[in-house]
Amino acid sequence: MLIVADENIPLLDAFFASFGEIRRVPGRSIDRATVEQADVLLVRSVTNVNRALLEGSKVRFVGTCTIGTDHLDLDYFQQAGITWSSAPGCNARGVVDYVLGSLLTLAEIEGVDLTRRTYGVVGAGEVGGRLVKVLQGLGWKVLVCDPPRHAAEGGDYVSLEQIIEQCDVISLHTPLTKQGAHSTWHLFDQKHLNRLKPGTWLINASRGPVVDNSALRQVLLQREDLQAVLDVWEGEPEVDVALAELCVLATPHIAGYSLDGKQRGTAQIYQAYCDFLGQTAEVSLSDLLPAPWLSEATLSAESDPAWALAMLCRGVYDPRRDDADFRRSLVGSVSEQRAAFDALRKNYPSRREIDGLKVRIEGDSPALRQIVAALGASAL
Ligand SMILES: NC(=O)C1=CN([C@@H]2O[C@H](COP(=O)(O)OP(=O)(O)OC[C@H]3O[C@@H](n4cnc5c(N)ncnc54)[C@H](O)[C@@H]3O)[C@@H](O)[C@H]2O)C=CC1
Ligand SMILES: O=C(O)C(=O)[C@H](O)COP(=O)(O)O
Repeated sequence: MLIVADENIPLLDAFFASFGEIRRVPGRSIDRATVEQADVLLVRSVTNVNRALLEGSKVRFVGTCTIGTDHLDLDYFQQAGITWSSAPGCNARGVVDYVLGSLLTLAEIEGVDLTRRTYGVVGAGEVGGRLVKVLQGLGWKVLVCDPPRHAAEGGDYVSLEQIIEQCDVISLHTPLTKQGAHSTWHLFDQKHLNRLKPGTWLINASRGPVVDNSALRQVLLQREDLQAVLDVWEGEPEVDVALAELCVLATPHIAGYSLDGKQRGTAQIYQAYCDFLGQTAEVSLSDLLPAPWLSEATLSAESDPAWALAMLCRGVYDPRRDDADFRRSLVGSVSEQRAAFDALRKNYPSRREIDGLKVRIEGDSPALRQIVAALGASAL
């Protein structure tokens, strides 16, 4: 049996070697010839998997070790009888940690008290839902916009207009969809961007085209009050360099790149493949994930809560390093920049998740206990 797999999927041997031969290929080079003889195709977000790629091949199972599915033609899979799986929620925590790190950076630059801002989360699924929980746990005011969930479940959701009118910080966590009543392609277009409240911070770690990048560049040039954080880009790996230069933080689609999240993605696809085969899963991620570099921290009850929040988050992950690495790569020809975008992602340093931290508070501090609980860290 032949498994063709994106070379950037971690733990391929540990999870898949027992099923057959694994052929590793750069994700952007996977083409018809590569997959023709494959039984199983394992991809990441950079490979478009559709009729043009698969028709005539032997592939019967497609797994994407990612949350997003906008690179898969699911209608074609259904027509062709191809079983598929994504890895829902696998790296959601990494994205939450990225947003927290971005907020800390923005607060430092602007001299703003994060507890006094109103947060708008657009898309309250695996990522947005976790983010809402953390922000609310910190006691911060959060408005949530998720029209599909509102239509299906009712509940305490607001409209996009309310988010734009009332929020100081807007974080986008929708899938990229181009059709239907709730399409997200250019959800933030020129019109919406122009209407952002003075001083709004806009964070996009969903998919590039959820924000009209060219409109955002123009709006940022006209409105110095706005601040943008972009992890995802229209047309990536090619990036609008002028837009990146206008962002407070600019990163090469790494928001979800925690080691835990990446390895969890492979583990979820392994489980889905075992289900497809009707086999019991025998390999367990908990036996494979290494211990985190920073696993325990001790805080004095006298610590200032804002300082403690920043230290706990930044001790595990600080997006400023990713921003600096990315900015250094935005030189040379377009093809060099595209290659650098992919190289930064391929060689991404090991990073863990904040909720893996164990925190001891020496003495009693309800404010610190609240922060530790909100971050999802365990109390020692
Ligand atoms: N930058 C990165 O590294 C990563 C980016 N992502 C992106 O984040 C997206 C969100 O991920 P999840 O939360 O796991 O997806 P999810 O599918 O669990 O949740 C998405 C939510 O967005 C809502 N939604 C759909 N259309 C909407 C609209 N027009 N307005 C407001 N809400 C809308 C859905 O109802 C759903 O609740 C993924 O689709 C993926 O594209 C995911 C992981 C890592
Ligand atoms: O899981 C998702 O969805 C993401 O956006 C991943 O972070 C994408 O990572 P790659 O598949 O592009 O390595």
